[in-house]
Amino acid sequence: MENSTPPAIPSFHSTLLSLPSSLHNSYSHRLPALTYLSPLLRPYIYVPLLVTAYILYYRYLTGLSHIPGPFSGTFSNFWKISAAWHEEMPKRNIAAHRKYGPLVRVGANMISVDDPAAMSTIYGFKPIYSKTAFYPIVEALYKGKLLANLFTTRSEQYHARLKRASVTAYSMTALADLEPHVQPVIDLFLKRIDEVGAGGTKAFDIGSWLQFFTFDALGEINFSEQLGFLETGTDVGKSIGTIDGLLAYLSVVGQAPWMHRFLLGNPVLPHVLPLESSNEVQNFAIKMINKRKSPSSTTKPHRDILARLLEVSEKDPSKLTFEEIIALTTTNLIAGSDSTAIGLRAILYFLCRTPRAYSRLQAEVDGAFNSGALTTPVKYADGTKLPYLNAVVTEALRAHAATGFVLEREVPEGGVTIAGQYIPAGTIVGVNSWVMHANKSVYGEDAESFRPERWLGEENEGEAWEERVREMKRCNMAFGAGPRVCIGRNISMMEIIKFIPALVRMYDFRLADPEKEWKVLGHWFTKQSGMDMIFVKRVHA
Ligand code: HEM
Repeated sequence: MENSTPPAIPSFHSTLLSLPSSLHNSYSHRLPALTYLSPLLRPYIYVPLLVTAYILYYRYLTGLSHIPGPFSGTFSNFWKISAAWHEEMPKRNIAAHRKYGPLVRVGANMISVDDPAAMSTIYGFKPIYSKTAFYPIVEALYKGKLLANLFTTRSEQYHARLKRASVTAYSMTALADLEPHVQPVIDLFLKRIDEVGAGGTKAFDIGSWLQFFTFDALGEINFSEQLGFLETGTDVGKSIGTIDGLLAYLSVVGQAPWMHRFLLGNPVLPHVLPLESSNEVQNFAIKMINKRKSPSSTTKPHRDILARLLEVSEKDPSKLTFEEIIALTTTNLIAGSDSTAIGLRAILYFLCRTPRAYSRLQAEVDGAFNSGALTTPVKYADGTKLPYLNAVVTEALRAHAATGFVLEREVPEGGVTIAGQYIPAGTIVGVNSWVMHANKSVYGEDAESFRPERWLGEENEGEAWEERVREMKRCNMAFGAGPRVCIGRNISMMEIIKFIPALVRMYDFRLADPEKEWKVLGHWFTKQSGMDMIFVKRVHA
């Protein structure tokens, strides 16, 4: 009877030991050595050996062994992946610095920095520390090619060219043109929250409505159109859902960017999945641009961001291409909607939980309206003159920064010394805004509390205070720092400084459950949820 047992699959070491006889003969003098080594070639022996060698190599031989950190962070990216996966990056990053000091090795090749003196080194202009492989993960496909943009590009030359071509669209002059068009969106928001809150009798989730506001405002700012978020009270075209998904992916996969090639960055994937057509935010931007360029378009745009970008492109198409305009406007929607909504949520939440600050702001705003320093609609220029309002906004954006990760940069040739320790070229370094904003040497013992007064110098400290505020401003990373600082910061400050006094003047607001804390997503964007609030219209004499 024939033996029905399938032939055994030869193992790696048995293959080696059963080499053809010619080879066997010619290498026969080496065989005793191979036979001697054969136990080492068994997987249960060589796999642990390889793992141990890997750990020892990354832990001790990459020039970073002198930097302390959580055990898994000293040889792998596991610590970072776990912190992102559990949505706790800001919290764990602050705790790691409290435990290990100003430099923490959070990944095999990454150092998190908590040193005010290093700010101008890492985010300085000479030399520029370039962005890392984290950023291009959110580049979208257009006609089968990845579109780099201001936020994602790692090339300083390309960044400089793109910024030169687009910077006027975000300038203070542009802001003056945009301001009147943000006002109708603020008015609509103020009307809608009265309706949704049934005239102050019903609590509702203000967090979503604040993002509906920022999306509609960006619609006006970019495309001279409100997008219907406030009107319908819904996530139009699933834009918010698309951004949430994209940022969750970036947050986890970005901790070990090589994984991207095996996931959404796999070059085969666009051929089997509709990756490009399912990017709702980019689809929307393309629709708006095509509409503007169509000769039959009947819309009368104001001088919005798109108009300014098209002006540059029409004068000299080599300065700005059609694809680059798609990339810039899509990035504005992604980078500007969540971040501004996070800032507005922080302001309202902290005011509700700090009644002293809320009363003081309300008194300042009422006083300004009564004296004529503020009028309806609130002008941005007038709002910037109210000291307490500006302190509240700056403090809320500091106490709850919109980005929760280290803003990663790569150490250039020659390496660098930070906090007295040498860090070799090619290492990823950077500061997490949450970590810097919790730094007690800069912001004081109560760094983790919301206290607008820290910006006002009311403690009669004289010059010492001026020096301290200069340092607090220098270390304020709410909008990032250096050559890659947020290009939209003036736009969002204009929105916020017009929005908050109008809201404070028109409504008394409170958290539905004052004891309940909000929930913070510890990802790239630190989006908050669980903010049910009640808005009651105020009566003014
Ligand atoms: C309160 C609102 C905002 C906050 C807190 C914020 C925060 C930030 C931060 C921290 C960065 C630096 C990221 C890094 O270094 O890795 C950044 C960059 C950027 N932001 Fe904002 N942002 C806000 C609003 C906006 C708005 C309204 C827009 C567009 C209209 C915008 C567009 C951008 C762009 C394009 C970049 C990349 C800039 C570059 O690399 O040159 N942001 N933002």
